[in-house]
Amino acid sequence: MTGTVLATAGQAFAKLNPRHLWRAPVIFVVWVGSVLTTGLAAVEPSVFSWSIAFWLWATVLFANAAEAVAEGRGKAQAASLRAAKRETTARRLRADGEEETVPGSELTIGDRVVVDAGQVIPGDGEVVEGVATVDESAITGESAPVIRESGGDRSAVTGGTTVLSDRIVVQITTMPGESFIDRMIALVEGAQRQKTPNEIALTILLTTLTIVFLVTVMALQPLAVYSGQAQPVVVLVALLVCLIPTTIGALLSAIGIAGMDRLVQRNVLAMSGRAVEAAGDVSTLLLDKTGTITFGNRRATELLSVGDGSAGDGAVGDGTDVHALPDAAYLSSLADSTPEGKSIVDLATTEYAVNGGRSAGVLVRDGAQFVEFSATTRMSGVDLPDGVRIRKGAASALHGWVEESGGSIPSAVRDIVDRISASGGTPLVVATRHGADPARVLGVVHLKDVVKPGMRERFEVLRRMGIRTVMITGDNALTAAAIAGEAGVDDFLAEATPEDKLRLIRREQEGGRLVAMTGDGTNDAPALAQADVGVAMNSGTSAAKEAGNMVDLDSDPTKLIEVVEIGKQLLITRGALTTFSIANDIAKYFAIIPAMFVTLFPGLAALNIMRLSSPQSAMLSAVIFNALIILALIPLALKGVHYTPASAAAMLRRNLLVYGVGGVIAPFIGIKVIDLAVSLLPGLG
Ligand SMILES: Nc1ncnc2c1ncn2[C@@H]1O[C@H](COP(=O)(O)OP(=O)(O)OP(=O)(O)O)[C@@H](O)[C@H]1O
Ligand SMILES: [K+]
Ligand SMILES: [Mg+2]
Repeated sequence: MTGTVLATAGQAFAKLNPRHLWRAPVIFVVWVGSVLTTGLAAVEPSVFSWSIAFWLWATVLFANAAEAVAEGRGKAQAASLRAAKRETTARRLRADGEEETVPGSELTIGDRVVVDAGQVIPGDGEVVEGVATVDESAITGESAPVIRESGGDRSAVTGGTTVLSDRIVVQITTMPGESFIDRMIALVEGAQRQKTPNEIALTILLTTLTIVFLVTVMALQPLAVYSGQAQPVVVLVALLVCLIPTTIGALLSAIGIAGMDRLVQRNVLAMSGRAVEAAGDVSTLLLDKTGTITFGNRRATELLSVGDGSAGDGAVGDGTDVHALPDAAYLSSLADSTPEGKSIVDLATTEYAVNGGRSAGVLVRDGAQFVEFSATTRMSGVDLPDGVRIRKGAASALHGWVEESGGSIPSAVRDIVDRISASGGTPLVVATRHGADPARVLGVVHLKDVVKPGMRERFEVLRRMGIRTVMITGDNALTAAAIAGEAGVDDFLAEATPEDKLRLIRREQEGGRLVAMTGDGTNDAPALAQADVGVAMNSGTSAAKEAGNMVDLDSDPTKLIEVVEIGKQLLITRGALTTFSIANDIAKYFAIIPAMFVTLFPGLAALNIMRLSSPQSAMLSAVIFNALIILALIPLALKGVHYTPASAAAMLRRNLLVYGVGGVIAPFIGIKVIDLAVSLLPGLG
């Protein structure tokens, strides 16, 4: 405890460097005042001027301490990340295929390195060969191993994580010093913290106020001289410091750092403070259906056959009858790596007695060609060597495929599709086509997914915050409507392609509204980049992580709700403390000015409601109060003001009341109490 206090104090002194202080203009003015009053006190010493000098330095130090405490919390995190970044040696592959051992810090983009079980991955990259389980706890704090493999959406690996099993070849994708861990360290340490647009706007406002008060205070002097009572410079400096918005000026940077830190505590890394702020202003939240609102392990539960009898419902023992639904569904899913595809293979072999002995590899060797699922085509399948093509996919996509071949969709299929959709399930229509014959629908796979518990409540919270939730899904409109109704979202977009998502975001943004979006696939990258707040899942592709401006290490899509709350709390905290600070200064104006000039203008006595001991005691008490209030508000700046979900307008009203009125009253009480103590000092009574 004393250790941290000493460390904080040390940093507070280190931050007295004017080049650092320049970033906070209000505090910089106080620093100039401190230097000036110290010089004047040395030339013409008095208890009063030394006391003022002392408390002005205290004001600057308290401001520095606020920032140091805020940064201190990130430093602990940075230390554990540094441990993960320990110097590694890499087994680099030379052009001739031979291995050479080099320090990890020498790797550059394009290098290929071999990593075996038990070894630390020396840099960020993509797996280009092999499959391995990887322990990413060094960066995520999560001990469960994850699978990383070449090709597909799970190929990105992070330097500093450990391979647990097998051997992979990784192609390095970042320059030394620019890796994910490097960026994380810089982020949590605040080293790279840039002022956000809102902070810049507020700093300009505070600087303007400071200049206004500077001119006001300077204008007082000729007036005082004219009246035959020139004020000492120490008094003018003290008056200036009391009037300028020092409280918010001192706490502004700490509030920003603490906001980023609160995100880090929840395992979310914001690549910019701007994104955190934007999160607080978000008016539309776009959420994927599958995996975000539902559990995402959409599983096949039933195969429903239709047709002319050759496609019978049930066992197809010989396993070669591609004109029967279970077998066709099975064959078209053999190479389908999506959870849906895998669950179809499971269901067909366990419940429908399909011969599960065939492998994708053997089929390919015999000339079969698999068609991978894509969100754009919304179907997948296989072209067998004997000219039979099998496709499965969304009803609308399959309708297109069947009709193009001259086939037609039996009404029984439409009925089944509608029935499954209305229950919130996802129907996958399965069809085959022999050579140039018209395609024929064999039946429908029923995929079931479950809405996560508590969704309705979470969306209710968002609604109270004034945020509209829109579910986007590649599924058909009926399924989408059923799930949207169950989950309680405000709106939905069905049969959405990646381009549709992008268009929806642009449309939402048109009126200047801010949009948040969460995603993990390469498909989501354009939408993530376009959104004002794009949260990429850590498990996602590096394209998605590059495109977004936040990464969720837990890969939990509903984390966005917390991100928005943290952003809102940041904005409200800043607003509340700004209100408090300015209200405070105005109150001080009325507390000090009458005391200062009462001998000059006896009429002011009527305003001197505080009955302070003497003009000097009044000045000093105000300066002390001004310094102590910074110290008192550091905890609030770090923790954030109490936050309850409510509309922005309601929140603003409440805060103006609490912090505005509080800000007006506090100095009257505080300065009076301090004045009682200060008046005991020699010469100030
Ligand atoms: N493996 C698959 N093979 C064939 N078709 C599929 C497969 N997986 C999904 N589909 C079909 O493609 C549609 C779009 O899937 P996609 O994954 O793009 O969206 P989604 O998962 O329904 O929604 P979300 O945007 O929430 O992920 C699905 O509704 C389904 O009809
Ligand atoms: K002030
Ligand atoms: Mg999906």
